[in-house]
Amino acid sequence: MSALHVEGLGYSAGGRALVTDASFALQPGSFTMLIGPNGSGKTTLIRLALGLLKPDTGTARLAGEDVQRLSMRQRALRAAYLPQSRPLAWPQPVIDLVALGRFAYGGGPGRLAGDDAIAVEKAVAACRLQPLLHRSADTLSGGELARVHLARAMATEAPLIVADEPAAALDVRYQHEVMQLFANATGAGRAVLAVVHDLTLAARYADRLIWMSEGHIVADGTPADTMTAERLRSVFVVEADVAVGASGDVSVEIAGPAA
Ligand SMILES: Nc1ncnc2c1ncn2[C@@H]1O[C@H](COP(=O)(O)OP(=O)(O)OP(=O)(O)O)[C@@H](O)[C@H]1O
Repeated sequence: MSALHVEGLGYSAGGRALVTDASFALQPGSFTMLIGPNGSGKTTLIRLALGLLKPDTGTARLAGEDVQRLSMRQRALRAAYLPQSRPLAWPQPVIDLVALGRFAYGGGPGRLAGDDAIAVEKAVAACRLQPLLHRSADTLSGGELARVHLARAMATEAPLIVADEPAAALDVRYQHEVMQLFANATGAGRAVLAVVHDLTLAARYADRLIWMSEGHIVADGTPADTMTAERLRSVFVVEADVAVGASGDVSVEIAGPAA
């Protein structure tokens, strides 16, 4: 069964269509990246897919269930969401923020035992948060805080992780670590959908790219099949050199804006 299946999603606001007729399905074990220019509708599509916005048309199903019919807890058991804007920086210890990932199971800050404790411990180790565990979250750097939110999402152990620009605040080492973390999660059978702006990371780590432009899905396939100089020109208005190696690995170098 698909971890997420959206069909014909459409949504308008402010007198214009932000997402039009979007359909795709995510299978367990797949690492999919949603890419497209600023304002092309990626966050809106994700929010529709997770039931955080009500679509004008179409349906979204999480593990087979219509997302609009699920309670918050039922949704949290099926999908972990790492939003783009993460203003949460209360004067709260890091460990408590990560523990929030367990609320759907009845766990949480000060209530970590059994499976909840194990899941939090694993997420803390994977995101290298041990030295920060007892720091107050409002004293962290942007990148440190981003890793805390990532650990909260990982601690849910939900079969689907949806992350909106998870690497945006991270230095180059942690960008790769986060991508590797997601790749490991998919290796363990979870599905990951991540919005990513860095096309080098996208080409390197994604199994599949869903390309958005002006609210439409304009391409959907492997990096080797979809990452072409022509598509980069039409979607991002840049000139690029793209090379596909014998094993299907893709390297992309952006030369600059297209004329
Ligand atoms: N409630 C709303 N009313 C009017 N316009 C909206 C509303 N929500 C989003 N938009 C607009 O819809 C477009 C798509 O927004 P969205 O956040 O989905 O884009 P995005 O692809 O995620 O962009 P970015 O890469 O910049 O994060 C933008 O032009 C945004 O200003």
